[in-house]
Amino acid sequence: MSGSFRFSASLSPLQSREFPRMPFLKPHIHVPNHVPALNPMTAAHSRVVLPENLKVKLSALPITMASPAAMTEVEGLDVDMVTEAELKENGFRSTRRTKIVCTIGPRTCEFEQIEALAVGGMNVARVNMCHGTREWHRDVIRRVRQLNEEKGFAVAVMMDTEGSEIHMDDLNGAESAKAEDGEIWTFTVRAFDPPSCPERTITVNYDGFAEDVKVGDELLVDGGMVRFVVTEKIGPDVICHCTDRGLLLPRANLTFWRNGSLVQERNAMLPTISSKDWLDIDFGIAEGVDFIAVSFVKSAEVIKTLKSYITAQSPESRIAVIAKIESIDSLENLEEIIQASDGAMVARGDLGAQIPLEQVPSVQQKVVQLCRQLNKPVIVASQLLESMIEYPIPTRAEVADVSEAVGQQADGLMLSSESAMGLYPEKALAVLRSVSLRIERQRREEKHLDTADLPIVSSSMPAIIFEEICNTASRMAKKLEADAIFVYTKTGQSASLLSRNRPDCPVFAFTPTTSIRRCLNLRWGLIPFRLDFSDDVDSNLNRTFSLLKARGMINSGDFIIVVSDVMQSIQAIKVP
Ligand SMILES: Nc1ncnc2c1ncn2[C@@H]1O[C@H](COP(=O)(O)OP(=O)(O)OP(=O)(O)O)[C@@H](O)[C@H]1O
Ligand SMILES: CC(=O)C(=O)O
Ligand SMILES: [K+]
Ligand SMILES: [Mg+2]
Repeated sequence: MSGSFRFSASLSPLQSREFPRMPFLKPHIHVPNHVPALNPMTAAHSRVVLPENLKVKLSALPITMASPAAMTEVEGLDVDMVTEAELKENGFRSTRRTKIVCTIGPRTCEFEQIEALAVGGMNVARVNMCHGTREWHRDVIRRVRQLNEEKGFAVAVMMDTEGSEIHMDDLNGAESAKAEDGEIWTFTVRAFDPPSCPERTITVNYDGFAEDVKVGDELLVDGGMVRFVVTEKIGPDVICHCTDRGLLLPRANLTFWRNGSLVQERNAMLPTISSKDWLDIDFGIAEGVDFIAVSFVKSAEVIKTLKSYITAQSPESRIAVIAKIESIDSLENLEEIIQASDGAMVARGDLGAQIPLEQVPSVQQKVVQLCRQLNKPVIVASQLLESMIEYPIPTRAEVADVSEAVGQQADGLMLSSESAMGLYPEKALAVLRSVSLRIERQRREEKHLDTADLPIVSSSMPAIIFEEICNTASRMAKKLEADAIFVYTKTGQSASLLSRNRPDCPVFAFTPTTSIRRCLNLRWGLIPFRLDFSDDVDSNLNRTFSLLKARGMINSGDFIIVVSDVMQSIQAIKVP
């Protein structure tokens, strides 16, 4: 192919009274005769031969409708060294698509330890307000921020609320306690000064506990990791007999069962967000966390309340609210809850304490699918690599479980105890990374037919049109075997719509806002960069190409599909 050519499709606004500015849904593309395989709408699945100076532009908006150019000086590109190294070494196609959330705990709270996790591929650091003091959490959050500032990482911070379910005390600072079969333990609502707590006595946080529980009830710690049966009640003390031995961990969740059913009674009346949680939320807002994960969500109302509270407290903040699916009540209102939230977490730990274990996998699958439909990021959490709390290699079953979540194309996988207090946090992270890469590659090699029928999620007509542009861009990238999609996004919305399509190639998301960059870091397949850009798509592209080329992250000849939410356009272009 010799010489250069360029063509673009210019569109005229549709003559519609309802949507006077609505552009053509189906842009007319003029394809020169001498480039037979170029038409992106008809290209076959085989690798197409692209001309040297390829540049195709499909624009949904007539050029005149674009907002006036607001040139901003490019200060440079915020990218971390891990992404940079990965892109240089492996090229675009093999970057990891599944994101990783690590719970930060005593084993990983120092700056060097957090840095080691970031280097190992942590995308989101989670702090769990069930444990530790606010000062402890503040230090962790600030270390993550410092790391981002110093090393260019985009590690987001997720604050997880305690919620007001029933749980045990913190074992006076002990890491754990062992309960053996046949032992007698006392669960009590009495308060003790730390040294005076008798042996085999556990304080329970919920005052109504001793009243609600009955002799003969089964008491499950952590969803059945340890089991007791209630043999006697003496005032505030509930005397129990251990029937299934195991390890008691600080603040472990407690549920009680009567005749094979979960007893909810007054427990169900506890608020989802307790007064302590509200203080933690104020703390999270003040510290500028990126996500607040709400424990034991039962209905969409609480999510709506929290979102309006955040907006009122901090109108500028973009804190995303994640609904943790772990309570039996949430299952009845799943769609409504996810719709109201900015994302969801399948919190399998507590979920498995509220529904029979054999139902947990199907709930996981359902939540993952629903989130994809509704365009919300979803995290699969708890016990992914539980044995790695103590051992340096996972079980085969754990690897299979992780593979399943990756195969379901969840946005993120989460480490809990494995990274918070386990012996091998970095090794556990490495396992998530390598299993993700392997399964993702396998899916691509098998050319998995993604049959997901994605309903429209946008509500206004212009937004719907742009959603279709993103869907088309993903499809084009797949059919034309593009090396990457570039998206220039001010709000992050178009990047999320592209991610939702789970395209074959990675999506480079350029956004001028650091907090949006961090939020996008939870989304499947997105590589977020912070970049100031203008409304001039061509000049953005040229600058991005030269910045990325200078750092060896892309090469001449790479084939890129470009989407911009400013111009609402698609371009197909070869890096010059
Ligand atoms: N900030 C912390 N300080 C001390 N220990 C922590 C901290 N965060 C986590 N841990 C330890 O790691 C374990 C696992 O953490 P994880 O966040 O999964 O908590 P969890 O108690 O299982 O509750 P949740 O249901 O909210 O996940 C905890 O049981 C606790 O022992
Ligand atoms: C993560 C969490 O809260 C759970 O699995 O219960
Ligand atoms: K929690
Ligand atoms: Mg939980």
